[in-house]
Amino acid sequence: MSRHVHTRVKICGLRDAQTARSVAEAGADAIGLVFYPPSPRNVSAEQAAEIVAALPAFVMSVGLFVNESPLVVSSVLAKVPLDLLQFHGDEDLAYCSQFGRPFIKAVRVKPDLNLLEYAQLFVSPLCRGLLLDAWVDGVPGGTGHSFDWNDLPTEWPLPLILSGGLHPDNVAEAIVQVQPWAVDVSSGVEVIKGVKDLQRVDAFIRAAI
Ligand SMILES: O=C(O)c1ccccc1NCC(=O)[C@H](O)[C@H](O)COP(=O)(O)O
Repeated sequence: MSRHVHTRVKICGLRDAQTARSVAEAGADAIGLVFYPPSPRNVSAEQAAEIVAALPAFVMSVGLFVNESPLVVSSVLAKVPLDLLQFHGDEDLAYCSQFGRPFIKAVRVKPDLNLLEYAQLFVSPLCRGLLLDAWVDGVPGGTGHSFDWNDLPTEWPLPLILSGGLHPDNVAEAIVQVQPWAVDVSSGVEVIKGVKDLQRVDAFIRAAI
């Protein structure tokens, strides 16, 4: 996609409705809800439904899953009106498309992986973006680790979402260098894992726009 004037911001891993509303008021375009039990940011469908109900119009709710059973994903979808799904594991296009919902696909950047070939595999009507994250052995995401932004392709077949170790002091530089459609952050706006710091959220969004 060509250069755009406003880089969208997703704040990932929210766990309560009040924080979600504050994050929306700070200017976030999307919030992420983690349905991955080993994560300190994991939420139940009941918690997620409360959070989504607190969001104002035009702030998207994104539900994140990692190699989850389709039955579990469907059961969350029946209880929570999510706008977008995020698949953060080894899911293929057929898996991601089976729910008939728009989704983004995450990929963790490794030196031996051809990112453009990977992106091409997901070009399809329901896939709305490719999220790049850092590779950390044994932890699928939300690690606070970044990866080398040098030598990334400059043209992508899908809207590009940059994540991995972003924080208020590096996000502006990341945007200039990578020119993503959107940025996504979790650890970089937290005080401790799973607890967002609203001052850092505010600083991140101001630096990103
Ligand atoms: O946030 C988590 O705990 C998580 C766990 C398992 C898979 C993905 C997870 N988060 C996905 C995100 O979209 C994060 O924002 C992304 O990984 C960047 O995280 P961070 O480096 O902490 O900003």
